[in-house]
Amino acid sequence: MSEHPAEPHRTEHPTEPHPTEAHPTGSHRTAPSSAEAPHAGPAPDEAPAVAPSAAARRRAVDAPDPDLALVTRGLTKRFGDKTALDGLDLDVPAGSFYGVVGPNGAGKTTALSMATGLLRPDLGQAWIHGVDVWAQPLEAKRRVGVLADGVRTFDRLTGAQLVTYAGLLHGVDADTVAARTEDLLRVMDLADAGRKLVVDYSAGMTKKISLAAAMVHAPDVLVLDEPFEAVDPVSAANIRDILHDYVGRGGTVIVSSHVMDLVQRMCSHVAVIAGGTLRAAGTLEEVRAGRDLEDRFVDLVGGRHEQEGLAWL
Ligand SMILES: Nc1ncnc2c1ncn2[C@@H]1O[C@H](COP(=O)(O)OP(=O)(O)OP(=O)(O)O)[C@@H](O)[C@H]1O
Repeated sequence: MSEHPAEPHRTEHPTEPHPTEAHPTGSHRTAPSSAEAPHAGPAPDEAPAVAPSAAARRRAVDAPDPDLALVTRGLTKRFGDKTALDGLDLDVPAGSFYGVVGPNGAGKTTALSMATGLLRPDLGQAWIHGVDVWAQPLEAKRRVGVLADGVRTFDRLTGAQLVTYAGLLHGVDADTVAARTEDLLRVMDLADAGRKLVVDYSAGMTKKISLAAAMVHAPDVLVLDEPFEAVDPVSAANIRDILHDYVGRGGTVIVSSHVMDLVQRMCSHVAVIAGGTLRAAGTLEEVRAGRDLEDRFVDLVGGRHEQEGLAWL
């Protein structure tokens, strides 16, 4: 993980070389050159929202250790004047249960979307097990399952059809997809609902079927944006068990959540993002620094109001 896990891990500017830019341990492969990696930056017809400096271009040199489940370097995104994410450097070890926490609007969804090929970065790169997410999208997508937040799904399919579709799209053979779909519907308590259209699902059911669709191709890494939001406690506990088993077998789970207690109980590692920058990252113990995660979180991100509340209420 980060060399300074318990310390606020600031990125002064996305174009500045970062101390953690030093390669992760292990062997290194040479990344494709920018000519071979046309998707590493903005599409040719898009004006870059942030002009890449020479320093930023120099960052795209070496691919990281493929034993790391997810690596990001300098991931940056601007929406107009708003810098949603500013130079995110993250190393997620394989086999970790990695929580990404931060206040509303911190940049978590932006970060996870860019790291998984859903949102094109203005600057920076991401690798899933050493595969460049934007230069080798098919290979990267084979290795990752994504539960995105707020992305519409094909809700005119039944639950079973949606999971089947996701499996076939990932190239899994039809018999295997059928068996896995049945398993997934059962463990998500959606066996009966599997014949209903997803458009008629509750928010929690939609979350669960989307999670099933993210898992059906048995990826090496699961990136789950708010997977427990709107999910009932029994289903959430079942899902946590499934995810823990998956990690126990060598898979990697990356979850964003606002629920500190959940992250504290569930995760081996945690990253705190606020205002588009990484404030701390490392093992849970390193980031907590002997304190309750919620207290540490408030210290790192600030935002508690000392002034009087709503006296008129
Ligand atoms: N498509 C977009 N257009 C404009 N601004 C955006 C867009 N997506 C995100 N933003 C802005 O970027 C910032 C980061 O948003 P993001 O959704 O990544 O935060 P988050 O940490 O996931 O928040 P939450 O916990 O509330 O889901 C916010 O200020 C948000 O308003």
